[in-house]
Amino acid sequence: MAKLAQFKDFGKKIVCVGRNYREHAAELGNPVPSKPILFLKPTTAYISEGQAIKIPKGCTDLNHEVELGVVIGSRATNVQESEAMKYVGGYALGLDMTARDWQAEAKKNGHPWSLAKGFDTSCPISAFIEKDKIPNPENVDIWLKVNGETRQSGNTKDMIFSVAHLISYISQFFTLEPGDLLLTGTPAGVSKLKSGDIIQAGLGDVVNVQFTVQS
Ligand SMILES: O=C(O)/C=C/C(=O)CC(=O)C(=O)O
Ligand SMILES: [Mg+2]
Repeated sequence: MAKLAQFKDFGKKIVCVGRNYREHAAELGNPVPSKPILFLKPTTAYISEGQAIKIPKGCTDLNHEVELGVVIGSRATNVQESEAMKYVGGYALGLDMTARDWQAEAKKNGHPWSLAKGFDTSCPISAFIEKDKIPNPENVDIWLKVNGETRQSGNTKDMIFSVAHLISYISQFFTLEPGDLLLTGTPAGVSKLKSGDIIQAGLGDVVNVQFTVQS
């Protein structure tokens, strides 16, 4: 395993998991998946604290999705689930910002979600979290507030597919590399944002972040 220090500048490809919490699948009227649903965001989607989330031009329904992010520590190709946690370099809190109106249109037409999920500023991210700060990623409180009001409050124990299963599954199809970010899906409570909203989000008492929404 490479040294952890190199992952403090994570920022490589972003692999996202959809519908990984039953209640979130239900709130959008979707069936519970029998295998992970995956999509990608470009690296240009990343922003860190101090940078604003920009509502993309023409989007009328920008939603927040708070998610546990897993930072990949070493190259993973076709790894067994029993070995998968060795490939975790650390963690981060991530927001999978979603243009829900564009996603709905794409779903209706059978088109990809790339614009709805991959626009600039669609991946606000916390600082890197050392692996030992989250000894059990399957039991972490995850929350998000908008203007001080709680909108999402969940726990990663409710994920349908575990971190180990996700790494193993994804690595059967494409290689995960050091610095890649895996966003593991959002719990229920996604909602519409407007310009000027202030988002606060956190993983238990390990990390919290704040981002402002701008038009
Ligand atoms: O299928 C939908 O309508 C929406 C799914 C998502 O946006 C999936 C996620 O990104 C998620 O569950 O975190
Ligand atoms: Mg998501």
